[in-house]
Amino acid sequence: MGILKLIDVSYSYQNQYQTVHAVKNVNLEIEQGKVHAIIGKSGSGKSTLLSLMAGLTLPKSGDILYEGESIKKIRLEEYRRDKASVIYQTFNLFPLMTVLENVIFPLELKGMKHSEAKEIAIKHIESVGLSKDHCKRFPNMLSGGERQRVAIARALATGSKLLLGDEPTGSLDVANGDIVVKLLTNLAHKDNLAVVIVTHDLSIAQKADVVFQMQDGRLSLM
Ligand SMILES: Nc1ncnc2c1ncn2[C@@H]1O[C@H](COP(=O)(O)OP(=O)(O)OP(=O)(O)O)[C@@H](O)[C@H]1O
Repeated sequence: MGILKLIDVSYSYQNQYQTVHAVKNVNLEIEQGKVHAIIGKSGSGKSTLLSLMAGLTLPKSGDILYEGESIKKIRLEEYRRDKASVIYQTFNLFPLMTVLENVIFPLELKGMKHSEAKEIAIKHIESVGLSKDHCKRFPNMLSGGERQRVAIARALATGSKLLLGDEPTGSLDVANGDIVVKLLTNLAHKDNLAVVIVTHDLSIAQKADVVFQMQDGRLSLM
């Protein structure tokens, strides 16, 4: 059974002038141990679909099951904090916190003691190939690839088994993009995480285990 299952999920944006049907009757199963790529043109609904998987928005119709349970029944803050982690093209690190503080922050938010949070944070920072020296730096003292690795370490430290990337290599050059994709692939294949990557980049899709295409809000398996 997949860790995440979308059943006939639809989402639309509404304003006073129009309704945009961004995601239309999507059925999808995400499995641990695999990298899933979702490709599609700009405006096809990829980011909206990722927001739904991340629990940032709820479907207008249909349902999303996490380990068999509707996410409507799990408290959304708990789902976002413990179950699904998102990494973004722009990294979304806290600029006034050091690398270590960035990774510790969500753990302390969960109520973890500082000493325990620090130990877990260092373990994950090292697991993404950064050193103790990086821990003391602020995000603006890192390369783009290093910043994305910090974002991944922060996501991993929360213990979530589902890692969702919204164009995670979009701001990186080819070499750093490759490092990030290899890291995400290792996390799926070696650590049994479920990885989903939304991307324009067809070369990422070639490296994924499962590839879906989004076209005008509809999803199909490639
Ligand atoms: N807040 C919003 N209000 C109204 N319409 C929106 C909103 N956000 C997105 N849309 C529309 O929903 C559709 C899907 O957008 P979405 O951002 O999910 O596409 P995307 O495939 O991720 O695009 P991109 O690759 O450019 O990020 C588009 O038609 C877009 O204009």
